[in-house]
Amino acid sequence: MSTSTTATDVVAPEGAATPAAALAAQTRGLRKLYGRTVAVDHVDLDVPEGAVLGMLGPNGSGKTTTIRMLLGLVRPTAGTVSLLGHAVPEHAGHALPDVGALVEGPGFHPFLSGRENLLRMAAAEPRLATGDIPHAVGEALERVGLAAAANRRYRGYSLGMKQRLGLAGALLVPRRMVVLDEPTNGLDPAGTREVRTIISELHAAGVTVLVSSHLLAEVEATCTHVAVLHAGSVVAQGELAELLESGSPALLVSTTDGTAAMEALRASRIPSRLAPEGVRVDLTACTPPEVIAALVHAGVDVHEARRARTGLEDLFARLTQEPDEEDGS
Ligand SMILES: Nc1ncnc2c1ncn2[C@@H]1O[C@H](COP(=O)(O)OP(=O)(O)OP(=O)(O)O)[C@@H](O)[C@H]1O
Repeated sequence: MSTSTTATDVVAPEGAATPAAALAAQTRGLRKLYGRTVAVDHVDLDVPEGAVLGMLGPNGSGKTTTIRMLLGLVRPTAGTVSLLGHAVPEHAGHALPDVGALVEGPGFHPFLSGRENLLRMAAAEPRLATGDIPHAVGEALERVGLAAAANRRYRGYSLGMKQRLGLAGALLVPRRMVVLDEPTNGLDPAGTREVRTIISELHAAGVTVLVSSHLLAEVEATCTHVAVLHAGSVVAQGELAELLESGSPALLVSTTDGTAAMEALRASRIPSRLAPEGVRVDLTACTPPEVIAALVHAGVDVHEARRARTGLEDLFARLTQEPDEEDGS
């Protein structure tokens, strides 16, 4: 894959490091225009060291463009990028050998086998001694489940196999950071599970992972941090657990009689609705003790009351809703 290797030839002067010590990557005021299309606008992205950050966003929200600017593959119209402490694209050559990347269109040769393609890519890795190349390539092919198809021509690979080969390229040498643009695109459920395992292994080894995805469940299961993009801008970012708690607060109450509970709450002007997991009470304008007092006062048995966690799907829908979609709920 050309992403992390081709730009490593750039000769950068010393002193390119930025002070963002605890961040593996950072963008400030990042903007990209394609003609009149604003692909990315004022993106301030923080990727903490050691995090698995999921970049979520609808189609065309700017995920790929942001990733490409982060890797120095696309020059920003405005703004700055710092990757592993080095300004990109100016000093990309200092950072990129430590960054494995899987991005769209990795540029493999169609008439070479998967293994031959990877051998060529490995030859361009500055951190890989020539004698270690065959072993590193074999290991990477094994890791992504492509060993059996390694000697077949790339031209005959399925989309999923092409993705796996791209991933193998990102994992050729130990990295400080791995950037994966839609890594499960085209993969079957087994392949998706394998990518999830690889991400977990990278995380356990202390590697920072930036992964873009459409799959909310995937992000919820694998990521420690999330950045949500909408129409070219970051609309929310931070630790996944914190973001999920930032949704509209609600209390889930289990009772033996949901209807009686709803009536009691309605009489106290406390908004609530029946949900599969119990009575879901809106805490925007009242407190849990008030809710429980209203129920007990009306003679409703309360078996359990706990804070509801907003799912990533709810959060994502709320953050990426168009203004004219907000009414009528
Ligand atoms: N090379 C290009 N030339 C012109 N417009 C582009 C180019 N690359 C991206 N765009 C536009 O920029 C916007 C953001 O695209 P981008 O591919 O970054 O979004 P994305 O979030 O990765 O989308 P997807 O999830 O569909 O891959 C879109 O409107 C897209 O059409």
